[in-house]
Amino acid sequence: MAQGVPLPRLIMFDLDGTLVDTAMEIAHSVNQTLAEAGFDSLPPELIREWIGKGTAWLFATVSQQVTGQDKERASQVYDQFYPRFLQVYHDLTGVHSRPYPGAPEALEILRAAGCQLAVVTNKDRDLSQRLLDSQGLAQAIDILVGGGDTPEGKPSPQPLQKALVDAGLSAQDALFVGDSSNDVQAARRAGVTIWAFNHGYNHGEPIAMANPDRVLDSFPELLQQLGVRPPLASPSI
Ligand SMILES: O=C(O)COP(=O)(O)O
Ligand SMILES: [Mg+2]
Repeated sequence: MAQGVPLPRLIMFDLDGTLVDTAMEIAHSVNQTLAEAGFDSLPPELIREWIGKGTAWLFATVSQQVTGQDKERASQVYDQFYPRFLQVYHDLTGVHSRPYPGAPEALEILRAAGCQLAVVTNKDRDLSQRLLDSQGLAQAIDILVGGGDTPEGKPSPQPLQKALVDAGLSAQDALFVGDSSNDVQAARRAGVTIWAFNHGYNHGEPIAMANPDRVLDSFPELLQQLGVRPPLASPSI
């Protein structure tokens, strides 16, 4: 997709690490749950690396970490405290997060330019909706595919395929914008072009290592690459 070509009819965005910086509130949710369970806190920068594969995977990884990779004990911790983690995470969703700079404006501009917009995330659907509402992003999004909406999450292509079906479009009409190797794999399998931000998490590795079609620095750069210019402010008289 070269700069200046017609806009994709559908732009799908990943959520955590792409539209919204949620690392702080996810770390708070994990550490509050661990404190209640009598474990020491984990470093936020470690928890950040576990974002992007869904809530269950995140807490399973936390359980393994705090039990020193003792499988049996980890599965006990998971079974005992996962429901409480979901509650804490729900209550903290939207509290310590913020959209990446320029994200709300870019969504409005792309919508005004005629694109359908989707969010395709592994985060549970109700948490995703709650996050989008809390960040003032929900009204810009036409389609939400969250964790649990398809039998498999990313890196399976299923969530992207569902968004395409919901939009009534095919892979060639769409662009996916994400932040992780999970997003790159899902897009490749769905036959969708994938651009990726380097402001996200990607499991602790530079996103360029996952070979997206383009690496983006910012939302203004996304608009520029799509050949969409922000409307000029009206001159003051
Ligand atoms: O891991 C999650 O819960 C969500 O991650 P994603 O929005 O990057 O898919
Ligand atoms: Mg992500």
